[in-house]
Amino acid sequence: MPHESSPIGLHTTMFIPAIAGQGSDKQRRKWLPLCESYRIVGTYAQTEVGHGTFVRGLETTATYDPQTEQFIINSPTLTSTKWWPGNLGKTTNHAVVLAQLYTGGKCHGIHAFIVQHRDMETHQPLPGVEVGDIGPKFGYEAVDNGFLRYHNVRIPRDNMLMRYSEVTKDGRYIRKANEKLTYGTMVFVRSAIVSTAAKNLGEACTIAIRYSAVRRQSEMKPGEPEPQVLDYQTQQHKLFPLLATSYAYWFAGRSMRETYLDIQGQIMAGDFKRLPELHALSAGLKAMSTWATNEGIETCRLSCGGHGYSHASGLPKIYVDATPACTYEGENTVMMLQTARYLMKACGQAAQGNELPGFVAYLNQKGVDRCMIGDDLSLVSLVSAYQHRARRLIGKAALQMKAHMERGQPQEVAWNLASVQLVHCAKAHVQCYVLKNFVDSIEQYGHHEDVARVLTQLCQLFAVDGILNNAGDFLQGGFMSYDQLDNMTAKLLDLLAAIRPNAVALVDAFDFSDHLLQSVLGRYDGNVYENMLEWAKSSPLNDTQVHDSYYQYMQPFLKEMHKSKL
Ligand SMILES: CCCCCCCCCCCCC/C=C/C(=O)SCCNC(=O)CCNC(=O)[C@H](O)C(C)(C)COP(=O)(O)OP(=O)(O)OC[C@H]1O[C@@H](n2cnc3c(N)ncnc32)[C@H](O)[C@@H]1OP(=O)(O)O
Ligand SMILES: Cc1cc2nc3c(=O)[nH]c(=O)nc-3n(C[C@H](O)[C@H](O)[C@H](O)COP(=O)(O)OP(=O)(O)OC[C@H]3O[C@@H](n4cnc5c(N)ncnc54)[C@H](O)[C@@H]3O)c2cc1C
Repeated sequence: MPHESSPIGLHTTMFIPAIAGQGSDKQRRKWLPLCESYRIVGTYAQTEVGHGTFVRGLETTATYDPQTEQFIINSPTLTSTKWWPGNLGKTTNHAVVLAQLYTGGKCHGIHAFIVQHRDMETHQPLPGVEVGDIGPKFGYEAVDNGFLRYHNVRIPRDNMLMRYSEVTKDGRYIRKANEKLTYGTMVFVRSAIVSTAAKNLGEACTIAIRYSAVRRQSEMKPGEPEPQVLDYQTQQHKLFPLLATSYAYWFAGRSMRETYLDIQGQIMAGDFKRLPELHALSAGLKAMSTWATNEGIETCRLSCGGHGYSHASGLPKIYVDATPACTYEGENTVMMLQTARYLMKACGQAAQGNELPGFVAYLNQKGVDRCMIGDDLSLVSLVSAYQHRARRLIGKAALQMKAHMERGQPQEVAWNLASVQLVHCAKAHVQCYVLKNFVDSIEQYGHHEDVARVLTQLCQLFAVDGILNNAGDFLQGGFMSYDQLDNMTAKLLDLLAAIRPNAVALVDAFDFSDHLLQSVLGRYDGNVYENMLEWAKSSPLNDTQVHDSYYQYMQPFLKEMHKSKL
């Protein structure tokens, strides 16, 4: 399958899933064979110049004409120009287009339509279509993100994806299921992004930890050989929590996929009960995994010193390809607010004594009000502490909302006035989910006692690092004492030392090939310096000893400067 940041990545990551998930059985039979044989190549065109997050505000229209049994697709304003869809600029010839559906003069909201935008023979834009590339970006240069304007382009009625809603030949609109199922493709991709984020962070950790084992620098003990920089406690403190995080989200990505397939199977069978749970979980995990990866890759780069800044490290490319995931498929803050929206509902349900489904059931439990984490850092006590933190923050955010409304603020304004706390409680909830899932995964994958021991150390490090980075949350209400918090620091340093002997093996376990990593610093054989020089020499600038520019610019400039100084 083409990589998501490739010239036809959107075809497999969104165009096909959109048709598979939202097309009727008849439409799936017609379109999927064309997609899978690449007789058509498509993208997913939702975002516009003026709107990305606010999907209900999209301006592109699809107006049904019962006379011709066609939809007229139109971009009525400049801000309705489709902007950002991957591979739209120069590569694809079709798109799943999200547009406001109008029939009989009434707007029925956002729906999905298959629209062709380039001629299948000449690849020229079709009549009524303006299409092109949006220009250079921060990175992701293999992807021709594009713009597209429709000027009353007509498509057959059957090109509206009609699994969950329908327009009959005479123009009647029929809603068959939850209108949010139109957003289903985004849920699919968000669910998949969690594993992609874990992979990207794992790649960066592999490069940084392997290089830190090769790089020797400075003098730890006078007169002794320069130590591996991986033996510096500060280097371990930079990298090992990130290694633990990549494992944590690796396991979270697996359980997210299992949950997605389970609930999507129920949805395809007509049972939509768990759709809100799936949306909230995928939105929260997508945001937290990509935020962690975004920050983690930069830390890995910085931990490699000057060579980390060279493209020889492979780290700049991993970063620029991974960082947009904090924005696409739902800007992360907006996604956390969606998770918070679900948590506020769950909190209200729990307060009424209703049993909660799935992972949020911990809100039904009173839990412990004093931290039980002892010297053994038992995983149960760590999970219990994270559940306490999330439960408390969710409750406080709900009370904050309630207080604003009791002061007369409408719900929407109260929501905005509490939104910083809402994001915070959603982060605590997702971190609690990731930790609990990590613990469960050790049960599932830690068959060998040594594997279980090392995975437990990583899980403890992930949890303790999270406590120290959010110490205020755990100290609040006297849950954790100052002595207990001091002990967390001591435990963290012990875990760094314990993980050190296995650090390289733990990144080797990802089994990323040198070809995939494209990194001189992260080579499996560790022959960094020899290959650094070879890499540098291969730069086109070194094809000649004296570059043409010297004769064209430098030499005349120097002569002029020389003359002027005489
Ligand atoms: C084959 C394997 C591939 C794997 C590859 C992995 C890597 C992938 C790389 C892909 C390459 C990147 C390509 C990028 C593509 C894109 O970026 S596509 C465009 C993405 N855009 C967005 O995500 C837009 C974000 N905005 C929204 O999702 C929505 O507008 C919103 C913010 C969630 C809605 O906000 P708002 O308008 O305020 O609310 P409402 O519209 O009223 O909806 C709220 C209610 O609806 C529920 N809900 C919202 N979204 C969903 C959903 N997706 N599913 C289910 N339910 C949803 C929400 O819970 C609310 O419900 P109630 O509380 O019951 O009202
Ligand atoms: C590399 C890349 C590839 C992309 N590929 C595609 C693609 O293939 N197809 C496609 O359709 N789109 C694609 N997109 C577009 C992407 O989906 C949008 O950029 C994304 O949904 C964010 O929307 P926006 O750009 O309008 O940001 P905005 O929503 O304008 O965000 C700006 C700021 O406003 C804040 N904000 C917005 N709404 C709220 C709110 N309700 N509450 C609190 N804060 C809020 C955000 O948190 C953010 O800080 C791509 C984008 C990128 C960068």
